[in-house]
Amino acid sequence: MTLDFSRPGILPCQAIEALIAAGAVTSATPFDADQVQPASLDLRLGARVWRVRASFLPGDRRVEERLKDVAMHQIDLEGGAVLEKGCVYIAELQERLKLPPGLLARANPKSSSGRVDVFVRLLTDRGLAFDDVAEGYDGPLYLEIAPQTFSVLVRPGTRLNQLRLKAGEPPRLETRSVGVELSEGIIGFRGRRHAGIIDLDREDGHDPRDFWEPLEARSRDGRPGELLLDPGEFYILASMESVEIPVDQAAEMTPIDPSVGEFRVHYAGFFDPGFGTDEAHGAGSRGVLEVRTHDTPFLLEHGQTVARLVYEPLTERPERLYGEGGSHYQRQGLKLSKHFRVWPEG
Ligand SMILES: O=c1ccn([C@H]2C[C@H](O)[C@@H](COP(=O)(O)OP(=O)(O)OP(=O)(O)O)O2)c(=O)[nH]1
Repeated sequence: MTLDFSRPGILPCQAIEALIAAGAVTSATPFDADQVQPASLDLRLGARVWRVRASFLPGDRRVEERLKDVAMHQIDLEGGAVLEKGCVYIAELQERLKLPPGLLARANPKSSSGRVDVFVRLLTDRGLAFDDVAEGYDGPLYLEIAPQTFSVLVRPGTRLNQLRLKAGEPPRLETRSVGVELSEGIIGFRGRRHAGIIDLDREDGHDPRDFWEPLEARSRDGRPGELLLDPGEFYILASMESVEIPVDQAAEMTPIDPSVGEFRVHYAGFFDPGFGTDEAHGAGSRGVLEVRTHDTPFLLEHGQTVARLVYEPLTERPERLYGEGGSHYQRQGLKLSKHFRVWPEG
């Protein structure tokens, strides 16, 4: 395969695989079979993590140089280690980049990290912005990790974020508003304070009732539903509309502009090509929203716009669509992260 980056767009899985074969993306250990997703690459924690006093951007220095100013102590992840809620960590990642000219990248948390309120951002040497990888970047990758609601157990190889490789700056094809579903039954979950530890490599293994409080629909004066967001609490909600991403596009869910409300959908979420489409057996999928309000209580109404989906083109159709491999969220409704068993009926 020739690597041609003249057409702006997000690279599909076959192009990411070609980049790996060409040595533009390397790793300290062999890549996992399912690491390349339809239009993104999952990144894996290395063995070393530092507990830091404060988050930072490297500016004109390397991350390792900057770390010396803020590191409190180093943790070895071999055998597993708990990252405590309320603390900030910097981890080294196993993958390393040597991007050819014309290619840049952008990272975002995996949906599963967002759903358990683990705040993560990518750092690069001499990086001026979180999650952005400059064109032609040649160097290591690091991850800032700040668990907000739950403490989490991680190991070398745990995947918390993913990288989209981009030829140039893809145009924005469309922007769609996302409304919130608050109308009937269980409309959401609120994270319990002082819950136990979530093992981020254990799927379907945690009882959701130990970590989440279900929220029932509340209507007032015949109006369809509302929810009072408490400052500092973390909520999982669902979109009112079903979401569909064409097979040759991807989308990013961006937080709402603060003029519409002092709350935000917590993390910019990445939506894979084919998510919610008939072709990938996903028709009717909702978007799952991670929501918190900052300083003031905020009353949300059913259908209120809480986020926007920005659609971008791929350079070509991916050979695999979301849902064709072992995906967790195709056809989802209101869905907690893959670490939890299904919410019990009744
Ligand atoms: O805020 C978000 C972000 C993503 N998604 C959906 C769309 C996306 O295509 C799917 C999977 O996202 P991601 O690949 O980040 O999830 P994962 O944690 O890697 O799970 P999987 O193992 O299914 O890939 O979840 C949401 O509903 N909300």
